[in-house]
Amino acid sequence: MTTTIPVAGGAFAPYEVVVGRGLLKAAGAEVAALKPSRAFIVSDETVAAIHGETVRASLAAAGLETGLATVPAGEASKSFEQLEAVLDRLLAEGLDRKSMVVALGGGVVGDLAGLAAALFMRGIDFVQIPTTLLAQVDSSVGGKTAIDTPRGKNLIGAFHQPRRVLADIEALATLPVRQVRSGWAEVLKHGLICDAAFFDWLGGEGAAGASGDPDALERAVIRSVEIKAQIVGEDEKEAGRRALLNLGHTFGHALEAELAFADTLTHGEAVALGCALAFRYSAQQGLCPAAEADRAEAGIRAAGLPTRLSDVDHRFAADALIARMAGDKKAEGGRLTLILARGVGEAFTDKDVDAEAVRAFLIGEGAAEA
Ligand SMILES: NC(=O)c1ccc[n+]([C@@H]2O[C@H](COP(=O)([O-])OP(=O)(O)OC[C@H]3O[C@@H](n4cnc5c(N)ncnc54)[C@H](O)[C@@H]3O)[C@@H](O)[C@H]2O)c1
Ligand SMILES: O=C(O)C(=O)C[C@@H](O)[C@H](O)[C@H](O)COP(=O)(O)O
Ligand SMILES: [Zn+2]
Repeated sequence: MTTTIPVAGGAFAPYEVVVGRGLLKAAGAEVAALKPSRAFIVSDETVAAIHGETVRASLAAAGLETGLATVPAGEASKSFEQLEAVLDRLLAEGLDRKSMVVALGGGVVGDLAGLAAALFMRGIDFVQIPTTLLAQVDSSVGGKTAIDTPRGKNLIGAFHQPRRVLADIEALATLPVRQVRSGWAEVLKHGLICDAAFFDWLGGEGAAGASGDPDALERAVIRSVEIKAQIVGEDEKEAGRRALLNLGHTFGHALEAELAFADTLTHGEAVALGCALAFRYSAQQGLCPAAEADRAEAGIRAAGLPTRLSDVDHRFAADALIARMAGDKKAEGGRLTLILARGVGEAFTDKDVDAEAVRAFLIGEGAAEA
């Protein structure tokens, strides 16, 4: 059985996210229905070794001419170098404007292949086949594509919506537990933003999902995609409400950049810690009851995710983190923007954050002064 969630905005061509089992094997029929001239898979070396042949064979069985390009697994592949390599491969393969890029992998592959599709011949179609929990609940939906630079996370990119998303719960069976938890952080984030009952379910009956239980994972994926689809449908380019999906990310991206995107912290772990920081900062500023910050932290910690700077094997400097946060895409006219909360399920955007107050808060959290 599959669940189909529409992503309908008006600002872009609507598409559907299909969640279910056996979808890697069905990829050929799904992609062929979109009538591309051919389909070219972009994946990473790890995912290609595990799932590449299933998808390639399915595309070929559906009569599609196909091929496969891989990049090394990991965040470092969201780079100009790998973007150039993928684009060069698409050119060398002779893809045309009716060709379809098939992004098979986690958020790294989806962001990179999606950006390559946005740029190739000024934009060709792509399909997302997310194979990590994080990619199924978040990165495959909504059309944000990007690479990193040493100056910061996702600073070069484009909005380019996929034509279809195929989230196969069975693909998650091979995912290392650290990566399941990492995706769980973005699931928890959705509850923290706007669905307190979902957040409580994730820490109660649904908690088995954080250790890989497929039924709990499927429910978590479906609810997450429903939340994300509704928000991006209203606000594709983050003019307003979409910024809420960035809860935990202004802190989290600063932590990732300070660690030079090393796997000391995965993106999901950085978001988990960033969400805990955003809730504690909200409480410190009197915007949110301390008990709600404790509730958020307890839910995150129960899933085995970090909530304190001291959980990371690195001493962060407050000044460096503030400088990173000032370079965040949400900052306007030199003022920091943060997604804060009045309680679990009640996130809001503050566009006029006092950087000195955040600096003092970070020092209180254990960051070095400079
Ligand atoms: N575009 C968006 O809206 C959006 C949203 C959230 C995150 N992101 C981005 O997503 C990236 C993180 O994505 P991620 O957490 O999926 O990381 P990832 O893509 O690096 O995947 C994590 C690891 O899991 C491996 N893997 C993937 N699928 C597997 C499977 N089924 N079995 C075994 N191993 C598998 C990968 O090879 C990799 O080593 C970050 O760059 C983040 O910025 C983007
Ligand atoms: O889809 C969104 O919007 C998000 O903010 C989802 C985030 O989880 C994701 O990490 C996104 O890539 C961050 O976007 P950015 O604009 O801060 O780079
Ligand atoms: Zn994220």
